[in-house]
Amino acid sequence: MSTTETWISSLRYKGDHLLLLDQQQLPRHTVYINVTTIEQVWDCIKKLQVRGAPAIGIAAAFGIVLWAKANNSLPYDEFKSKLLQQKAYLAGSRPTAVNLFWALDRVTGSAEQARDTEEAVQLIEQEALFIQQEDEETCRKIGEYALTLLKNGDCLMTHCNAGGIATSRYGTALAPMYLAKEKGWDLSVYANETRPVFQGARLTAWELQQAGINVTLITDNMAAHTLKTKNIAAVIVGCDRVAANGDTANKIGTFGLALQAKALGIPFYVASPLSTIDLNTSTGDDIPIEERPAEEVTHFQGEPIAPEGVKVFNPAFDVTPHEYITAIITERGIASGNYKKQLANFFNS
Ligand SMILES: CSC[C@H]1O[C@H](OP(=O)(O)O)[C@H](O)[C@@H]1O
Repeated sequence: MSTTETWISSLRYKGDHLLLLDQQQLPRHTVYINVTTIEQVWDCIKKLQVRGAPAIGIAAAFGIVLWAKANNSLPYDEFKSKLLQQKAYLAGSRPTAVNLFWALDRVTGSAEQARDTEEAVQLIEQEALFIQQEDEETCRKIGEYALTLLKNGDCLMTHCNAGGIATSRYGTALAPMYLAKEKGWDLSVYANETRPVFQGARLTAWELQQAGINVTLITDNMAAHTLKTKNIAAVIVGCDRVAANGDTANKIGTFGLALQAKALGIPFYVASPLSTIDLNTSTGDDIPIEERPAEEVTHFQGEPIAPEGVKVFNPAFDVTPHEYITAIITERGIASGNYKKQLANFFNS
């Protein structure tokens, strides 16, 4: 999306409230929820009304801002104690995307230098705004690095939604597609619908179509056949947590896609901001995988599509071992091969 075009932001901060894009109502309705409390932010994260690792972190950061402003008359010691309680509360909304914890650490940590409650509130608000602004530049840089791996005319595949509405703008996996459009390239994209919540069908296909980018929707079980027959240049996906060794948690179905790409000799790229890389998580085995309500699988638009009472396993993510990842594209550069060393170097550069 060029700077002259308007884009649909996932979160707009209005000082005393947030306007959060309700991603559960897309693509039929573009609705912004008027959010005034930290409890509402928790609820929106839990219900995937705001989703996508960076967007979750940004929403949580502003959830802390809303709480801090509403409690700006507390004595400072009480404010600091309750701030940590609110941090723990929001941290309980979803377990896998590390951006949630990274953003909460940043906004609460920013207040540690404050001398009183008023200054703490100002620092928290300033840090939340920094996080949102930085994320936009981060995503653009990821897009620029990703384009060094692609060429005009390439056909790509992506899974779930790692687009502009999953971040502050541009997205991660979709960033190269937006920047390619700006450059006048003709990239085409196969978007996997991504059951059970259909982020690919409802969000990625919608985002790319809105941007005038050549997108084709497929069901998840069509991916292997499409990879084999449609001259796919690369698969590029987002992520929710990259471990220190490069093992990557992303939307359920990503691991299978990586296996298929490996078997067919197609590059498999993960687009990851440093905010989604967690050097404190050693390997993919250490990443908590969220399990979500059975109704996401057994129902569609409120109607049952499975027998009542059937057992359901509904992991929201899976982990792709780093051996199946051709490269991890960050805002500091592209890592490939020795991920443990290269990812650590990005944090030191
Ligand atoms: C740019 S992060 C996008 C990442 O988050 C999604 O998960 P969810 O929709 O459950 O928040 C998915 O794993 C995407 O790749």
